[in-house]
Amino acid sequence: MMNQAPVITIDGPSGAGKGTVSQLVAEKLGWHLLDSGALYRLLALAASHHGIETDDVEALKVLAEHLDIQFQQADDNAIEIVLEGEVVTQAIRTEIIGNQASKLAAIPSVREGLLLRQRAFVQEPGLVADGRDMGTVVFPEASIKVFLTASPEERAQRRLMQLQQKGDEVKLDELVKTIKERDERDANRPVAPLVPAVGALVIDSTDMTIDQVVDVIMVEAAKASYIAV
Ligand SMILES: Nc1ncnc2c1ncn2[C@@H]1O[C@H](COP(=O)(O)OP(=O)(O)O)[C@@H](O)[C@H]1O
Ligand SMILES: Nc1ccn([C@@H]2O[C@H](COP(=O)(O)OP(=O)(O)O)[C@@H](O)[C@H]2O)c(=O)n1
Repeated sequence: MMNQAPVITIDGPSGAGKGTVSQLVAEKLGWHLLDSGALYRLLALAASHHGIETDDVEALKVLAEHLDIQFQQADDNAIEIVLEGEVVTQAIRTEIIGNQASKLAAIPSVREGLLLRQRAFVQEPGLVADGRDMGTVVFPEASIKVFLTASPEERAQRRLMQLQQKGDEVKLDELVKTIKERDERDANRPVAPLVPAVGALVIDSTDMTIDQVVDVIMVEAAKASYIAV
């Protein structure tokens, strides 16, 4: 039985702005935040540390169930992600890890292994959950469901700028290609595919600013009587 605290789910493809928007909405409401993609990325990194291959489904399930991770508040208020005692906040953000995460995420037992851990994030006063299947599988009873998208070219452009700011050398055409491949894999896997949840508010952010997207969601939150702090 799901905890009673309200949940807002924000699902969508890579680079649509889910992480950015989820964080801003959670801050405005004073709610908790679940970055579910980080769990799949952490699993991918842990698997590579432990030399576990993508086809070793049993070992991956056990690893998913026992992942030793912490999300802790750093001095500047940012969230620091720790895997097996090591800070990996940046290390999990590469496109290689994102791609690997997407491969592991297609394995049903891996998804099952991470399910309860994700549901445990529901706590008062509420949770904003960012991912691919937040509204469809993990929190089907969520009160507000958003499907945030943008054109693949726009998403690749955003990712390019984000990676360049971190000093990563990447090419736009390669990013468009990997983003499309990842979309394809995420949308066509048999288990928890990337699709808008029934009743989800679909927001195409291709020509919207971050603030405009946040405002649309905050209007929905206000309609549900969730008050900004
Ligand atoms: N509506 C928007 N307009 C322009 N840039 C955006 C918008 N939404 C997000 N971004 C930027 O795009 C990049 C990817 O956003 P992110 O939140 O990481 O996407 P996701 O979590 O969906 O992969 C970030 O650098 C972010 O600042
Ligand atoms: N709820 C989720 C979240 C992520 N994922 C998988 O994990 C990968 C990385 O997720 P992410 O949200 O960190 O990726 P970006 O959208 O930031 O590129 C995705 O491509 C999905 O395959 C998933 O299957 N289900």
